[in-house]
Amino acid sequence: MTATVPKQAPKQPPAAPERPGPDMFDQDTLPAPRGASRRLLGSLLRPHRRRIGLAAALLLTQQAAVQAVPLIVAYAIDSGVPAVRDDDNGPLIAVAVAYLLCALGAGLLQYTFIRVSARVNQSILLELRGRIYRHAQALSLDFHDRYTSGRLISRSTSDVQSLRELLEEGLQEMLIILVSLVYIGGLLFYLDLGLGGAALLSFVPLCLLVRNYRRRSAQRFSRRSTAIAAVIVKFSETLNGIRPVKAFRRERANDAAFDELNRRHERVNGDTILEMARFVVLSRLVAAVSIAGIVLWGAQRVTSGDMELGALAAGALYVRRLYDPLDRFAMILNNYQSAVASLDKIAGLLAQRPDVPEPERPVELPPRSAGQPGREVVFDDVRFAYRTGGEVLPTFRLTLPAGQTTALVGATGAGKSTLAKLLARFYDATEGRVLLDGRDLRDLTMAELRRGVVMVTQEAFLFSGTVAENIALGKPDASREEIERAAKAIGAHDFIASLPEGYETDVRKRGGRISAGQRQLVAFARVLLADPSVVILDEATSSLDIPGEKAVQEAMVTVLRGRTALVIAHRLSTVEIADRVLVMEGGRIVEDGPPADLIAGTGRFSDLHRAWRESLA
Ligand SMILES: Nc1ncnc2c1ncn2[C@@H]1O[C@H](COP(=O)(O)OP(=O)(O)OP(=O)(O)O)[C@@H](O)[C@H]1O
Repeated sequence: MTATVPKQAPKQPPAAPERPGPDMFDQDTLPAPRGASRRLLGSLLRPHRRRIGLAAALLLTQQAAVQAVPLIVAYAIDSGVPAVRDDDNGPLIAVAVAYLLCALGAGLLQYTFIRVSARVNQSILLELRGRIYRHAQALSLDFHDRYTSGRLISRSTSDVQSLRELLEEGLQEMLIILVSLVYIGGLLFYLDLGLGGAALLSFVPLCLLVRNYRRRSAQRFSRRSTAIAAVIVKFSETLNGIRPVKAFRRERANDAAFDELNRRHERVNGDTILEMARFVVLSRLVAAVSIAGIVLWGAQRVTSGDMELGALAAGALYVRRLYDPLDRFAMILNNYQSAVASLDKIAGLLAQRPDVPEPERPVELPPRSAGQPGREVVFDDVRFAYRTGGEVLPTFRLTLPAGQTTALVGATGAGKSTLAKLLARFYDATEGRVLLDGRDLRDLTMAELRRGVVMVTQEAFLFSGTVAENIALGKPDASREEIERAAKAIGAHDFIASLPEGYETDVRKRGGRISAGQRQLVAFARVLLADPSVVILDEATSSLDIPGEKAVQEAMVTVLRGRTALVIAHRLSTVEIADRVLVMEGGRIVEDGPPADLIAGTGRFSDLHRAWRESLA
């Protein structure tokens, strides 16, 4: 028997784990390095450089055609009409043809621009959703313990949606406005220097207004995105826990909490709309005053012969066009602000690095000789504290010899699951090493580790798909024969065969059609097929060995045979089949030995065993 006595207190006690400060994961926006949002956007746009260049060229040409129209009108007034008086219709016909060409060209160019930019936008959104999903899966359990799944859903739905709105509507309009501003400004200067100067001057108060609006609305959009995330979090939490919600009649309390979150979102949303209304009214006022001033001043100059009438007409049309998009501009700025807030949140999420990273220089496990039962596991001076809690495992040493079945028992909160999760490398030890056949788990690739160690949790989660697919999870390339052989060995074949479509039956949401015991059997068949050298089993919480669970017990024996096994045992029958029992208390192993020895003794396990026996009587 390997010594598993808790290590003697070291001379220098290890530093106490840091006191957990306020958890950054309580915030909706996770910290990201400076410029992370910009780099994220750049990395999304870069692969589409050529298409974006083409879209920009199309837009520039299209706007040239659109903005040429007032010039054509000026030409018609100043040259076309006088020529008609002299019996020359040529210039006016040329005007009509040019007008038609401009209109047609602008339409065609706009259509092509929309097609090209839509393809770019779709690819960007596709890539972004994929990145969020892949990243969320890659992040370690420590992250998921703290950042709720509702927030992750919010990132990949409402935040991606606000980016979609910007890309599909806002950005296009914003570009059109910016390009048209440059064209119109240039044309106004070309028509008349004074007109151009006056129009430019009128933009000073507008720019100040825009700056002020951007500053004020940025905060509101961030708050709005946080508020909608809170609504989604509550929604998903309620639905994920719908059974306890019903069992404890939480519906009313949940309704009230949801109502409050929903109202908060409505209030924050209302604030952003009010801010926009304020901007629209003020900017229209500036625009109206500017247009009136410029037209009056221009009319005076036409009267005094300083300016042609056509130039004034074209100038007035251009100035109107200059201010026309102001209302839309507010909407676009809204889109923009909302998308920036969302992009910051997505960038914050993508900036998180997995706490359980892949090794830079991976090593391989030594080959397993035929018939070798499992692999040796060593917890080498391991110490562990959760990031958000105190120390759970004080420094300890433990060896699980290859092929041994070890039952882990102890009071709730003793640290049994934590020990198991360290072995499955869901977390890394704060100090020390966990070794598998002498190799540090941190030096194994995830693929190698999952081939070596498999953990079966209490939930025995089934994914949507068929029963066969669920069993094959342990070995994706398994043939139907292999799947059935595993199911037969586990004793699951009969119930699977009796399902409506046998192995092809869709288990639907969380295996709703399949009982808890049957789910366990499917999970065991999955492990048998995966054939790992080490199995960790978190037994379903049940202290009674009722006959209905006999099938599960037998299946368990099959799964554990020929492997190193660590079983968090809740059943007496499981402890009895173990080679060794470890009793845990406060993160330490306080008893260790073969079940018969411990039962015969006078320690904690013997008390526990007696209580078990009495409960079965
Ligand atoms: N993700 C976590 N973050 C912070 N603390 C945690 C986390 N998971 C568990 N703990 C704490 O670590 C301690 C040990 O928990 P653990 O789940 O390992 O106990 P256990 O012996 O498996 O209990 P049970 O039999 O009830 O499952 C407990 O005090 C628990 O509150």
